[in-house]
Amino acid sequence: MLIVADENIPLLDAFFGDIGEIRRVTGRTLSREQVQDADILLVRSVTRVNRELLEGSRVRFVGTATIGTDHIDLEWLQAKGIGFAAAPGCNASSVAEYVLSVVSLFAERRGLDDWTSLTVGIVGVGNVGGQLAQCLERLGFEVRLCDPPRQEREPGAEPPFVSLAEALECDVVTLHTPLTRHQPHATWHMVSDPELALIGADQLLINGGRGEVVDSEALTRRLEQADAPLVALDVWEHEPGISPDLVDKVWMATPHVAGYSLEGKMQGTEMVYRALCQFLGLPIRKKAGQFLPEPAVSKVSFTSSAEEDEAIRTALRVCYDPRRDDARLRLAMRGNPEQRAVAFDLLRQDYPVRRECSSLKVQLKGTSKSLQDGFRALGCKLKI
Ligand SMILES: NC(=O)C1=CN([C@@H]2O[C@H](COP(=O)(O)OP(=O)(O)OC[C@H]3O[C@@H](n4cnc5c(N)ncnc54)[C@H](O)[C@@H]3O)[C@@H](O)[C@H]2O)C=CC1
Ligand SMILES: O=C(O)C(=O)[C@H](O)COP(=O)(O)O
Repeated sequence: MLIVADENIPLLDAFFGDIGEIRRVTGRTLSREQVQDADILLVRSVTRVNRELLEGSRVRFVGTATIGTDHIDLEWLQAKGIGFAAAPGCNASSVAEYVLSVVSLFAERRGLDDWTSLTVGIVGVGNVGGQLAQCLERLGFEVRLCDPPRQEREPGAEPPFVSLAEALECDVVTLHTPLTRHQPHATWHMVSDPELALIGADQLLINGGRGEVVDSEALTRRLEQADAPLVALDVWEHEPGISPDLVDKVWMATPHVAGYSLEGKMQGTEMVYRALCQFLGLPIRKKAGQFLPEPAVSKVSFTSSAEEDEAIRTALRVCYDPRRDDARLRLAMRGNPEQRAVAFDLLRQDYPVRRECSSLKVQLKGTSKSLQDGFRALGCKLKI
């Protein structure tokens, strides 16, 4: 059995080596010829999987080691009877930690002693938005949730869902919707001139979903105005050929790596492996956890003199500080368009190991119950 797989899927040999022969390919440039003789195709978000790629091939199962599926023509796969699996929720914690870290930097920039005084509007309350909401609420933030598809399915939800306009009143607005184009509540350019006009200079807009959810030309125009909000973009229109002008204008610019924790990526591989085993009728023998290495930083310690917010933010940034990715992306924006696109993909391909808060043991000596609860909300292991 031939498995054609994106070279950027971690642990390919460990998970799939005894299922079939693996042919590693560059996902961004995968061609029809490279998949013609494949039985199984494993991709990431950078490969468009559709009729043009697969017509006439032997492929009978496609797996994407990602949450998002906007790069896959699901209808066509179904019509052709080709099996499919994604990895829902695999890197949700990673994205939530990215948002928390960005919010902590925003609070510092605003000179806030208590970061939980910020209100947070979450747009798209699925695996990522839901996990983020839970964590923020446990930390003591006031959160507003906007998710029209869920609102329709759950009319009596408590607290009630809010509209996009109401979410845009919050100090921080963070987008976690899928990219959709042809269905009710489609998200393509969901945030454009009218929505951007609703947020002002004291606010922060984060996009951790897909670049095309925000109209980047409208955003560029808005960022030229005196009362523009701060913006943190992890995802961009036209990746990898993103706009250097927009990078220049946003406050925090990262190269689509919010979900790039080692845990998140390895869980993505595991979920596709499990689905493939099920498809082929094979026993499931492996788990991502058995391959996770020891983290570089495994323990941090706080004493009774630790200031609460400060302690949480320090631990968060031990795991992930987006300023490093921001600096690297800005450097990568030098050069001509072709060089910039290559550099964008390279930043993602050669991404340093990043571990989630769950890998961190936190020792607390004589600290308050609310600080302990705060670390529990982050998913850290506590030693009290
Ligand atoms: N930046 C990154 O590295 C990553 C980005 N993502 C993106 O985040 C998206 C969301 O991930 P999950 O939460 O796991 O997906 P999910 O499918 O669990 O949740 C998405 C939620 O968005 C809601 N939604 C759909 N249309 C909406 C609209 N117009 N307004 C508000 N809400 C709407 C859905 O009802 C659903 O509850 C993925 O589809 C993917 O594109 C995912 C992982 C990493
Ligand atoms: O899981 C998703 O959805 C994501 O956005 C991934 O983090 C994207 O990673 P790549 O597939 O582009 O490596």
